Amino acid sequence: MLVTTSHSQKTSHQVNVSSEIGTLRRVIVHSPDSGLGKVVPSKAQDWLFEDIVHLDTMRREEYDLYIKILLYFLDPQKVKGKISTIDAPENSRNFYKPEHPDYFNSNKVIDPQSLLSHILEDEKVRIRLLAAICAVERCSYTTQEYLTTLPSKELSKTLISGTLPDKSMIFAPIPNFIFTRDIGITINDHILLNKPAKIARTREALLTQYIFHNHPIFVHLKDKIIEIPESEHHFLLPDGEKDYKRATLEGGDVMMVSPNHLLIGLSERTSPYAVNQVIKILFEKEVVEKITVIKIPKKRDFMHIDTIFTQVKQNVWVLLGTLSREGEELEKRDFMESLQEVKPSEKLKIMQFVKGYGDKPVHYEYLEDLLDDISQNDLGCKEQTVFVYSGNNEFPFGAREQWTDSCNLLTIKEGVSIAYDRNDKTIEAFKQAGFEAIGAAELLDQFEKGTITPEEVENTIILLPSAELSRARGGSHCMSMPLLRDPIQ
Ligand SMILES: NC(=[NH2+])NCCC[C@H](N)C(=O)O
Repeated sequence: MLVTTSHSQKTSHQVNVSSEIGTLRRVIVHSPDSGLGKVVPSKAQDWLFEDIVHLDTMRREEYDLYIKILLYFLDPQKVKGKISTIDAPENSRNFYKPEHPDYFNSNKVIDPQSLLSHILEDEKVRIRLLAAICAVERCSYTTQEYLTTLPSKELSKTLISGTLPDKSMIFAPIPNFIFTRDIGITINDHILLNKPAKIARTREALLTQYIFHNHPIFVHLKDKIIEIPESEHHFLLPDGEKDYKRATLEGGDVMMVSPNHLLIGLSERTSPYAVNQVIKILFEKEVVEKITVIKIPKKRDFMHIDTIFTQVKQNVWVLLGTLSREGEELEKRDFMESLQEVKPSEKLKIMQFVKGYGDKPVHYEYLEDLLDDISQNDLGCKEQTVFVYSGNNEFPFGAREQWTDSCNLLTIKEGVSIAYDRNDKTIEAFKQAGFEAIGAAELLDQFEKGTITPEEVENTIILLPSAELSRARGGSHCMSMPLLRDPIQ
C-alpha cells in the first residue's frame, strides 16, 4: 500500500456520526465528473436524471461554491485568502480536480476519486476490483488487461466517468456518484454500505465497497462495516416475484438523529427485507437502541426520506407539508379533497422499534409527532419544536420546491445549513422562523474580506446556485456523506 497509517493520522481517520446537526468535521463529497456531461436525453431517466445538465455551469457556478464553503468550515487553511487565485482562469479549476497536483487534497473534505486512486496502487486490489467491474460492465478481456496498465489516477477517473484517457467511452457513466449520501451511512462508529435499488447505481456501490474495505484510512473499521446480505429465498424466486424479497437500501433513507436513534425509510429504494435486516444487525451489534421505520409513498417525487425532511437545529426541521399533519389539516378544510380517498400506499406510516421490546412497534400518526419527540425527548431540547414547511405550505409551491430539494439540507453546524437558492418560498419560511439567508458567493466574499468568520455564522441558510444541480434531483444532504460530526451538547 502506498499510504501508511501513523498514530497521528489515526485520530484524523476518526469516523463517528451520532446526529444530523453536530458540527461537521469530515465528509465525503464527489465533484461532478465528466460522466455527468455524457447524460443524453434517451438515457436520462434510466440514469435517474430528469434532464440533461450543463456540466461547466454546474461545476463553476454551483458545485465549486459548495466545495469552497465546505472547506471554509471544515479545513479553512486550504482556501482562506486564496480564492481569487484558486478561481483564476489560468488555473483551469485544477484546485478541484482530484487527479491534478494542485488539487486541494483535504483529509476533511474527501473525494472518493482520490481514495480510489490510492487503493488502486495496491496490485491485488487493482486486479480484483477491475475483474469485478469488468464483469458487471461486460468488458472484453483485452479491455480489462488494458485497464490494468493505466496509472492509478487515470484509472480512478476512468472507473468513475466510464471514459478512457483518449476520451473514448468504455462503459456508462455513474452520474449519481455526486450523491455520496446514498453510497453509505455512518451510524455512530459503524458504516452501513448501500445496496442500490437502481441498476444505474451499481458501479457506485462496488467502488464504495472496495474503498471502505481497502483504504488505510478505514482500516480500523474492519469489523464495523455492515453489508446487508441477500435473503437465501431470493435466489429461488421467479424473476417477477424477486422485487419483494430483494435487499435494497440507499443512504438517503437512513438518518442518524441521536446517538441511540436511527431513522430508516421504507421507500421506492429501500426494501422491507433490507429494513428488517438493518434492524436485526444494528440491534445485535448494539449500535443503536431505537429504530424508527418511516414508510413513504413509492414515488419518484420522494425517492428517499431525506427528500421529505431534514434537520437544521435541535428543534428545527424542514419538511414537506402534504405528507404531514399540517397537510392533512389543510386538506380537511378543502371539502372536495376530503372526499377523495387516500390510497393506503400513499400514506405515511411510522413504526418505532426499541431493542428488547420485541416486534411490537410504537406508532406515530404524523411526521411532526415523531420529529417533535426526537427534538424534545431524544435531544432534550428546551425550546419548542419549529417546523419550516416546503414552499411555506402555499399551494402549489410545497410540491414544486420539494421537487427541487427544498427539504434536503446539509447542516454543517447547529443552525447553519446549505440549501438551494431557487426555493424562494421555503427560504421565506426560514426567514420567518428567524434565520438569515445568504448566497454562498457573498458569504465567501465576506470570509475572504474578514468581515465574518465561519465560527461567527449562526442561524443561517447558505444558498447555493442550483439551476443545474437540481436537475440531477438531489440537494446538499444527498451530496454529502458525513464521516465525522461533533457530538451534540
Ligand atoms: N439521498 C438522496 N435523496 N439522493 C438523491 C439521488 C438522486 C439521484 N438522481 C437518484 O435518483 O438516485
